[in-house]
Amino acid sequence: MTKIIGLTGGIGSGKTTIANYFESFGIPVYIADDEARKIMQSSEIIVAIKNVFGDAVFENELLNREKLAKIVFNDPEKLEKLNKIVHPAVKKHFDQWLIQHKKVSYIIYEAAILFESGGYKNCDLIITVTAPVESRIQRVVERDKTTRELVLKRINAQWTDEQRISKSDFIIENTAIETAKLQVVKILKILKIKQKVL
Ligand SMILES: CC(C)(COP(=O)(O)OP(=O)(O)OC[C@H]1O[C@@H](n2cnc3c(N)ncnc32)[C@H](O)[C@@H]1O)[C@@H](O)C(=O)NCCC(=O)NCCS
Ligand SMILES: Nc1ncnc2c1ncn2[C@@H]1O[C@H](COP(=O)(O)OP(=O)(O)OP(=O)(O)O)[C@@H](O)[C@H]1O
Repeated sequence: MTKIIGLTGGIGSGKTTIANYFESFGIPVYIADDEARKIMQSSEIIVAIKNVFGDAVFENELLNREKLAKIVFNDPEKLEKLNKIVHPAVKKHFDQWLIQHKKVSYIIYEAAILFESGGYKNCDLIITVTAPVESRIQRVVERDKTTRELVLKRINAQWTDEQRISKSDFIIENTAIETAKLQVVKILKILKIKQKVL
């Protein structure tokens, strides 16, 4: 059976960067944020979002993610409602994706809110990526051209590093990327994952 490695960490910790590094060793990676974004373009999800949030979060029939983010990251109940629309659809899509990868020993499921969403229950082991909160804020402000305040709202909607660490099998501290990459190699060795020759 394919083993599922959950890869999590707060916003801006560097999960996707680390996931991409795992992928370079031949491990298939499912990036939940990216897949959710695609799934949210389906008519079924659009109708469900319209029913809850109204036309105000759409522009020319296209979802305005910035507007929706402003609403849900200021209101935990509304975020919960959005999660209830999106998460089951992502789970369904991931289950299909997993069937297509049933011949490999390990896959990586990368998600910021792995614990909060309950997704961790499907994982065989969990890796948490950490970085100091200030670095995370700086990284996201730069990457998304956003503000410190908006990043903090998302941080406040997520578990803390302490909570994630307490439920994880491995921790990757991503302060300097080269050191973080060494930790990936170490985990691959411990799990006896055959590395693809690069
Ligand atoms: C509110 C939305 C439209 C904002 O879109 P936007 O393009 O700005 O952000 P994106 O989806 O790329 O997420 C960026 C980061 O925000 C944080 N974040 C996203 N969703 C959530 C959430 N439900 N709870 C806490 N943090 C979240 C994560 O750190 C994530 O990596 C979007 O995040 C969303 O629909 N979220 C709810 C569904 C969800 O949980 N998706 C993520 C994986 S399943
Ligand atoms: N060790 C590092 N030092 C400096 N910058 C980094 C480091 N690791 C990642 N970054 C950069 O920080 C930003 C955030 O990284 P990444 O997108 O991998 O984080 P993430 O945890 O997946 O974020 P999100 O939760 O928003 O999806 C990116 O621009 C990335 O290039």
